[in-house]
Amino acid sequence: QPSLQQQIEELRKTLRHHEYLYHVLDTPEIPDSEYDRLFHQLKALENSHPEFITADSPTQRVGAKPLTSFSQIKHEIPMLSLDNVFNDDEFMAFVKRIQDRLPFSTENLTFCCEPKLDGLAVSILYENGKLVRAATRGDGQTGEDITANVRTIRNIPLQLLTDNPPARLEVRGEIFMPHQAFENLNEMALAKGEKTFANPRNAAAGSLRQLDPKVTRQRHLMLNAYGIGIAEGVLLPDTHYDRLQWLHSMGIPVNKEIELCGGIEQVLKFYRNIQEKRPHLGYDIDGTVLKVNDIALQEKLGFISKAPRWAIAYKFPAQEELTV
Ligand SMILES: Cc1ccc(Cn2cc(C(N)=O)ccc2=O)c(C)c1
Repeated sequence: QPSLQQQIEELRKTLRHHEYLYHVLDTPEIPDSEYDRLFHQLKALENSHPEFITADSPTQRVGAKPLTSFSQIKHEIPMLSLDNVFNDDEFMAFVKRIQDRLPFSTENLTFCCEPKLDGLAVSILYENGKLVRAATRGDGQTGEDITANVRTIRNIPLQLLTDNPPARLEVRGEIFMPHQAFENLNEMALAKGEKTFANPRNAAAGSLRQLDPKVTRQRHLMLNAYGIGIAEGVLLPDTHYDRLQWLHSMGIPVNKEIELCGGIEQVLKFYRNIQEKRPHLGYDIDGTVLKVNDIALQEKLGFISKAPRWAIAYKFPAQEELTV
């Protein structure tokens, strides 16, 4: 007969596993009702033995009480913005700037190509695999502490799914509100005579700036990771794509459209392919992000003043104003 603590730990492990299958891999193996039953079984055990409750338990996503204000966080590694291009010629000029600085021909230079989600950039810090702090990008140097709100986002694990987590790992990504959640939110707001949001990006920003995490929790936000900041006590893979796969294997959600493109032609093909998919992705994007995949080359190429020389945001032409 397993001890009470073993029952609790076993339930937590099971719930984390199913959260990962459902929210990160989109391949649930049990019905929602079964997940709900297990969740309430854990809740009951913890309520009758509060001394066993830990912050990383799946039941601890919503903080106790609302905050009165947000404190500031200084980013140990600045969160920089990207330079933009708006047409093939400008993109080719970006590639030329890279070619001029690399000895070999960049015909077969590999790029990691990603959709550029239109949400809010955030930094999420895990210490020994546990989510300890989350912050907005802010001005790139300093952001707001939104830890309590980020903990309510269902596809963000409170604990990394690995037996030997890094001492410290900072995950960087975009928090966004899918179209369906946005439409439901505005419909509810209209019905309650409350203000509606102009677009999903504003709705996501407004939902993260809530002082009460219970409000944030109802907003169905999601994270897609796009990079790593601080990494201590771990040897990271030496390409950007492999780093994203590594994050994904530990339960961090990564966008499924991300692809490796060998050479410029494939990159431009990716850009047009995402542009075609754009109307039915189910979330807002405003272009693509194209990064030199090899980390050593990224470091060799460095940054121009504030933006990296090794990455570019290739944006779409401004969408005709959405008619609501
Ligand atoms: C009542 C209820 C419980 C859970 C969920 C969503 N969900 C499902 C699973 C699952 N099936 O493995 C895992 C985590 C999770 O968050 C919904 C929508 C409704």
